[in-house]
Amino acid sequence: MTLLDVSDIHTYYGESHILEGVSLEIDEGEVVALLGRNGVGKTTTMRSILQLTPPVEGTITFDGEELVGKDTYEVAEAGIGWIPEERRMFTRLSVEENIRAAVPDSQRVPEALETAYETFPILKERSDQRAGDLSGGQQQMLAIARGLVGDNDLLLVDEPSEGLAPQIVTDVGRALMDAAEEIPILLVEQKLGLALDLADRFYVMDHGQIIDEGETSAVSTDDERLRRYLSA
Ligand SMILES: Nc1ncnc2c1ncn2[C@@H]1O[C@H](COP(=O)(O)OP(=O)(O)OP(=O)(O)O)[C@@H](O)[C@H]1O
Repeated sequence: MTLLDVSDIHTYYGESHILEGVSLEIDEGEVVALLGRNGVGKTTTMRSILQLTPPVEGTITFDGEELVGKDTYEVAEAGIGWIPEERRMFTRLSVEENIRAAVPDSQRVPEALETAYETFPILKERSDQRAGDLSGGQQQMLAIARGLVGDNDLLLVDEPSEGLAPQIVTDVGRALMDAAEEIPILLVEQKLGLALDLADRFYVMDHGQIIDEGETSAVSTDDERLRRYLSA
């Protein structure tokens, strides 16, 4: 069943027409990768879904409910979690306080902590540390954990491997793989290998439009067409 249905959206920054009729779908249980070079509109697509930069044309339904015209907090309440590139969190609060703050229903905090620590044992070891003192990879895990326990039905994950060392990218990839068992994900990821490993399907964007799509099982990292789309 279609969970998220983005249909022919047009989004502007001021006078700049950034998204020129983007359509994509995410089904229940799916991980979908949004691929494309820098600046083609991937983050803007996420911001459009979240109503941070609302589209001026087109529709976005989530679980059958129209999102265009809602406030961003209403999109969050509807069950869409966002893990932005800059891994937003409370840097002065501890790891545990950050997880607690992501749980809307305080009665569910113990369960949420258990889920988070089971998925990311390193966070349990660091539970009393300030989030701002964690390494980049640990911060990314905390950001994913917060998305997981946040009573969400879909996660938008923007460039999770950005700025991380190769070994840490592997850990974060594994963490996302675990998360994907629980929740559908729309993933923006520049590392093609990681994106193809994680996702069931992909869309390719260029100049604010979707120019290709397919099943990840049908392509590999040396696919000529994909490489051409993604090379600078
Ligand atoms: N706040 C803004 N104001 C004006 N233009 C913007 C703004 N944010 C992004 N843009 C422009 O919109 C276009 C799409 O940017 P977007 O961030 O969506 O691309 P992207 O595919 O996510 O690339 P990246 O990986 O670099 O983030 C780019 O040309 C960018 O310069």
